[in-house]
Amino acid sequence: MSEPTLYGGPATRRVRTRDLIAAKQRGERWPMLTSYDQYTAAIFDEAGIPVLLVGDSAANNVFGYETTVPVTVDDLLPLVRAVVRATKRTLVVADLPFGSYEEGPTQALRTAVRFMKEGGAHAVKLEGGRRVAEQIAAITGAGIPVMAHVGFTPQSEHAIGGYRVQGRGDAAEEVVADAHAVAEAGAFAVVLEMVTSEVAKRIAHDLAIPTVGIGAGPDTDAQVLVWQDMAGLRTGKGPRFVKRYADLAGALTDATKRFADEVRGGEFPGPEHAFH
Ligand SMILES: Nc1nc(=O)c2c([nH]1)NC[C@@H]1CN(c3ccc(C(=O)N[C@@H](CCC(=O)O)C(=O)O)cc3)CN21
Ligand SMILES: CC(C)C(=O)C(=O)O
Ligand SMILES: [Mg+2]
Repeated sequence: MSEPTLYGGPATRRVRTRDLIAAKQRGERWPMLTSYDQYTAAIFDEAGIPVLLVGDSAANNVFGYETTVPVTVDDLLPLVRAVVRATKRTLVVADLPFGSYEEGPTQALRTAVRFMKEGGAHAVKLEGGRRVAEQIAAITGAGIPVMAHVGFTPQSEHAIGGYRVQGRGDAAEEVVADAHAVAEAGAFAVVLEMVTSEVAKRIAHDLAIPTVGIGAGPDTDAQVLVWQDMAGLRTGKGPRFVKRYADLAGALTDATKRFADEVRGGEFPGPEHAFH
């Protein structure tokens, strides 16, 4: 019997990190989404998304902050638990929020252990390249898979100076060095955020581990989007790398207006919604 593909296999077990490495060797691309709650997690699991990220982008997309900086481990842990409980097949990655790993390998490992023990996560993710290589080595050394994240790293947006494409011109070598460093430190995959397609293609070719692009062009092994961007729940102009596959904001606005109108007009509840 041949190995099931990430998409087509029976839902008998969770996707594991080594399945993702094997997918890269087969040239099989895969989709990844964020999820922060049980209903979306169950839908994405059933729809065949092999990897879900409980992103620190919950700061923006759940809690309503302007940046990802304020969100805490205690904010994110219950969301991780919800996504894990609601899924059967998906590998669930927990994002380490700003301030929970920068102090060094000891702090990083302590935070990663919390997401594994208290959150039930299957892997963790953190931002940075060469500067967090020691943290990645400490976490993977303890048996916890790590997804890295280089290029534009939103937790550092104040240092980077806004939302800016990384790796143009001379800066290409910096992003490439970061990607190599996280792979050498033991990461099982690396997110490339807002880097040029040329740099992303080169890194995807260089590294044995899967690359997950967001605003990194068509040549990465996987693609990730924030689910509210993908499904059009977020209103307003988003980043250019987003493609909207639905208009959930429109659908929810229509449903809400009809509900409100029917309450005001006395049409809801009808006899079938009442008890006698
Ligand atoms: N809903 C949502 N989607 C995301 O992709 C996302 C979050 N939230 N929160 C955390 C970070 C922040 N990210 C962002 C946020 C904004 C831009 C943005 O506005 N980009 C512009 C400017 C690019 C430029 O000037 O170079 C763009 O047009 O893409 C990009 C990434 C990615 N992440
Ligand atoms: C966009 C992805 C990669 C992320 O880090 C997040 O959603 O927090
Ligand atoms: Mg994140």
